[in-house]
Amino acid sequence: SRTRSNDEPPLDKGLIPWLGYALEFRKDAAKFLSEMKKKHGDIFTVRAAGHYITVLLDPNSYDEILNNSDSLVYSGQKVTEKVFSLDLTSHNRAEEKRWMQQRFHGENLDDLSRSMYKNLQVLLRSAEIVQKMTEWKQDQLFNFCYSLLFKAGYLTLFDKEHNGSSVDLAAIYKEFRTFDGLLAKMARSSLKSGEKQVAFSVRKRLWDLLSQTMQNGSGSSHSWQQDYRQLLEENGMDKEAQRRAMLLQLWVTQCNAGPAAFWLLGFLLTHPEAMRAVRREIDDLLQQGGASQGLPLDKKAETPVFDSVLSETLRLTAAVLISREVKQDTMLELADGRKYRLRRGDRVCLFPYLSPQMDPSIHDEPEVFKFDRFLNADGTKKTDFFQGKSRLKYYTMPWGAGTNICVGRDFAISAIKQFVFMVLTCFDMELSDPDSSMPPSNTIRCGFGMLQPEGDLNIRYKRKALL
Ligand code: HEM
Ligand SMILES: CCCCC[C@H](O)/C=C/[C@@H]1[C@@H](C/C=C\CCCC(=O)O)[C@@H]2C[C@H]1OO2
Repeated sequence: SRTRSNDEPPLDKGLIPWLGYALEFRKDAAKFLSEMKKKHGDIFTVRAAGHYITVLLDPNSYDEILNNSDSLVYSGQKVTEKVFSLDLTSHNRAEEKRWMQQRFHGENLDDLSRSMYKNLQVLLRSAEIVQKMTEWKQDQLFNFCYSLLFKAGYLTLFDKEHNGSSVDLAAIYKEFRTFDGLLAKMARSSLKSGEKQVAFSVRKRLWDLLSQTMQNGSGSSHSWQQDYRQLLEENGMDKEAQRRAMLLQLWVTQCNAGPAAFWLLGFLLTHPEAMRAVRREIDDLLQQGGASQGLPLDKKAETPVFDSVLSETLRLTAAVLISREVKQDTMLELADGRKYRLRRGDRVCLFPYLSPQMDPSIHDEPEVFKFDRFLNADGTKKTDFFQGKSRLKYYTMPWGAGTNICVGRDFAISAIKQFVFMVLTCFDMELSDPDSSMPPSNTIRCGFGMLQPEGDLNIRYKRKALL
């Protein structure tokens, strides 16, 4: 029965009562929102499964949402409950955020990056990967990247051994991938009955595996996971909730870096000019001795070409829906002066993937991978991007923004850089079929961080140097 008031954004309830556009939203958020943008412009309200969601797609106005934390409140609670069966309503998020920020910065960050580097080295050296030096090994790139970064990330944050970890890494990775594969459907309550059973049993097995990890390690140096658990304990969280929170953190810290490394290496393998430019940069650094401790550990080593390739990869494949609950009626003033009222009880969302990231008025040929898009003509980092005459603060937003910006971004950048550096310096890697192109992305995943491919890229590789 809801109707639009004069001062509200265009309202589109869809044809089906209550359900509205839920199915279209779930199936492919990017396609649906881009159609709505064509129909209504850069702000509109849609109905989906009984909820009213206002979507704002003008990056010049994003700060209006991001900086209004009094009336527009972040809450992942509904998703957290559905996916992780975890109630965090009484949890002290502010304290947790401070803890996270501290644990992913300064010396702590350096320690974590060093540990990640060692773990990646150990995993890449392992017999399973290296095999005989002279023989090509066939693989699929997504699995290659995700499994290595997951295992190294797990060891770095959840265990602390570089060698002889106490858990079966392959088993935990397999369970994690099954869980991760069903997560978007779990969050949107669209699991089929067979999938439901799989999702709940794999979640239970992961909780059990993480409980074992929680019991391990009473030694003097603590892992990130042990310190995090102590923080939860001090906040009065019971043991059952602790292990559920641990799975949430396992997913948040591991679900993005592997897929990001896949897209990056995939773009390099399918764009020879980009691959040559990155290799040239690495070779130059190696010749100058600038990568003696492993490229990213040497803070002086500047890598503008790699950085541009990473930014371009994330522009094309990072698709998070930034969402806030409207706690009280709020007047929103957009950058061009238009004013709209947001209704209490609705949600308001930003979708940076559509704008700025894929917006043709900001990025020329936005669907094309251009490795030097984030480079100036003199080879320095490009930061000036325009929409019309106005220079943009947000020209790409893979890490989110505002109070919820990814706290692990420096660690993620360092891990992806280390991984790509190691792969390119230690292996010859090529497409099994030189004519293959990048697979499309799985549209159901859209809104949940890094996109994942529908299909994979077949590759072959062999070792070219001692690791
Ligand atoms: C390419 C890799 C990554 C991308 C694109 C990414 C992206 C994001 C985004 C967009 C958010 C905010 C979501 C929102 O607004 O609700 C976020 C949150 C977060 N990220 Fe990342 N992330 C990446 C890797 C990592 C890694 C490697 C870690 C840690 C090891 C990490 C730790 C976190 C944490 C703890 C949060 C939650 C912050 C909070 O709840 O306030 N991320 N990430
Ligand atoms: C499952 C929700 C827990 C949110 C934890 C954290 O704040 C966010 C981490 C992001 C996560 C983004 C994906 C989905 C958020 C849905 C929010 C909503 O209310 O609809 C994923 C890992 C981190 O980047 O990508």
